[in-house]
Amino acid sequence: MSLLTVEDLTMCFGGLTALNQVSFGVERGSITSLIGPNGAGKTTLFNCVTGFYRATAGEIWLHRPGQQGQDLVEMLGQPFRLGDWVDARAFTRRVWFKVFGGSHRVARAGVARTFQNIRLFREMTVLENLLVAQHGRVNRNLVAGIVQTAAFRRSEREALERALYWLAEMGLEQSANQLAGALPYGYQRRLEIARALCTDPVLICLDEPAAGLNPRETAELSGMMEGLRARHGLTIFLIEHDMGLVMEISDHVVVLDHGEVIARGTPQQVQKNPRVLEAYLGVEEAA
Ligand SMILES: Nc1ncnc2c1ncn2[C@@H]1O[C@H](COP(=O)(O)OP(=O)(O)OP(=O)(O)O)[C@@H](O)[C@H]1O
Repeated sequence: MSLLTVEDLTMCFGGLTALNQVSFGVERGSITSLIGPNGAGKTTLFNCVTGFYRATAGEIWLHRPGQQGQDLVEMLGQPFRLGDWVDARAFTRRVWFKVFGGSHRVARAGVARTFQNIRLFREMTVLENLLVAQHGRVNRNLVAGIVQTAAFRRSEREALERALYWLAEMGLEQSANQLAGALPYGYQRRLEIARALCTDPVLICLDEPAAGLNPRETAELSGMMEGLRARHGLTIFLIEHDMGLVMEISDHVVVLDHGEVIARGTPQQVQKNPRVLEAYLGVEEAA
């Protein structure tokens, strides 16, 4: 079963249908790329998967190994449905997610992301950026914090160790005490990935991670993504315009155009697909 399953996902902004009944799966341990021309709906899809947007219709399921599938759309808190009034369990879940739901639940379920436009805490150090990202998982008990209980100190120490671990994995250990905003652009991109990794995800969604990188930095990024998959068993879902990178590292490619999936398959398959060529290159007008 796929780690992530998107079923008939539709997202409307007023009269504009940005996504129209989009369905596909992201296999566990794969690198899956989402491509398509500008305005195809890629970022909108990411925003739905990561809980930033509540989809108008459709389902998004996360199937963690050894666990029951989790409905990521439901976690955001949905309007009541007819069945809720006859099923006490469904009613309770609906109310619970309405009160306590939100994108933080999607992150806790194991979905992390980076952004097309880097969104770091620029005035914090690199290390502080990674500690803040773990706010949801460290011990936040006020009394434990004041008294400095052993459990509180252990939780703080683990957060620091985790931050230092991912800094080293992303090759940023030398920059730990620098201000995030002062880092070179390529390092800021890496820091965004390290910050996402600190939340201990099973699925990491990277929105144009190679944007603005030079060819050497892009090659390093490609090696890092391969390493994350091979050494940490992570599943990577990325939006990318750099077709060289997409074709090199992807196991599976999903192509969107005008909010619809027009092709899916291996890089070789989508490369030859006439609908993909048409979407990217256009067709000659009939005389
Ligand atoms: N918050 C929003 N409100 C209204 N319309 C939106 C919103 N977000 C996206 N759209 C519209 O949805 C469509 C898809 O946009 P989206 O940003 O998802 O495309 P994209 O494929 O990520 O494009 P790009 O490659 O340029 O980043 C566009 O027509 C866009 O204008």
